Amino acid sequence: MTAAIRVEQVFKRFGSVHALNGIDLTVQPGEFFGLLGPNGAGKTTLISTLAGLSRPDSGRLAIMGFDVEADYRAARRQLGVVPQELVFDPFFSVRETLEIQAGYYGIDPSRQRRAWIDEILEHLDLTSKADANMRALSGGMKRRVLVAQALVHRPPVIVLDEPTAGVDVELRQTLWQFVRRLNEDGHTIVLTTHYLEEAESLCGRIAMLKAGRVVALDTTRNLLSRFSSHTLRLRTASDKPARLGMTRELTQDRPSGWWTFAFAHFDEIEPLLARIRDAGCIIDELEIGKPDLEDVFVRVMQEQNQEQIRAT
Ligand SMILES: Nc1ncnc2c1ncn2[C@@H]1O[C@H](COP(=O)(O)OP(=O)(O)OP(=O)(O)O)[C@@H](O)[C@H]1O
Repeated sequence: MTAAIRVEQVFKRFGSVHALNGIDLTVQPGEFFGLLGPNGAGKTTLISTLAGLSRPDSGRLAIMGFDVEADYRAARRQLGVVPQELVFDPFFSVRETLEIQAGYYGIDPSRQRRAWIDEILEHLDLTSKADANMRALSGGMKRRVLVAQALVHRPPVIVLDEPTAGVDVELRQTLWQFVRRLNEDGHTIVLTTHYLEEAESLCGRIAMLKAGRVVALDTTRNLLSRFSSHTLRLRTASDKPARLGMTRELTQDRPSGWWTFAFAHFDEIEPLLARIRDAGCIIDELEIGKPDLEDVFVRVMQEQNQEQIRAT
């Protein structure tokens, strides 16, 4: 099967900064793929090289089998990018902006094209703004237009670079509903975001980048079970758990009075609670937490920091 995105040994330096330091990545058609990493990890640089806006120093990139350099036009047609920065032409209306974008891709003005633009406008809740000038739109509305622009040529692969940065809750929900639908219709989606709960609920597979390298790559489910666990958190007024010698199981969150117990199976909870109860220790509050991607992210990044320290 032809990969939606194939990245092979891609290197890119800016002076002494290794923005991409040997990236290998394959995204299959139909995937909803997350690209995560701290600020400066190389996510936007990777997207720019995929879009042909920045040339790698070495390595190969292909979109739906088309080489980004050798077959630039064909590769670019396969890809819709929603950029991180709000770039727009202040002289045109929303509809004109989309018509012009369609023109860049050589799409004939036709009833079909107008129908698709109307559909995009509707799904992004932009219909009432179709004739408004771009200058007159709020930041969130402009971001919606950026999403619309990326979709105008019906690309099979859509890359969203932090599309929800500075966006209100309503647009986020509208946007994710629409992007989910595009994915269900067969579009490949690549998403970068700093909102890890969004990535967790949307992405089937995730790559984590740090300093231009892929430092974790797996299904979201595997990442969650490998690096994170369920937790039971409880708060007691006493320090009895420590005196009872349960500190191997329970870790104390000083000075809040909370204790945390990490477990893999729910049947591990009952015996622990029984021991606490038998010791006459009163639990004031109790909560159960699921494994979460933020936890995984922090762990992976900490491991990388430690490896870096060991290497120096
Ligand atoms: N045009 C450029 N000139 C010089 N350095 C650059 C340029 N573009 C990116 N860099 C550097 O390359 C590294 C990777 O930047 P990049 O923007 O790809 O990171 P990112 O993962 O997208 O970060 P963020 O989450 O902050 O958007 C950073 O150290 C950045 O300063």
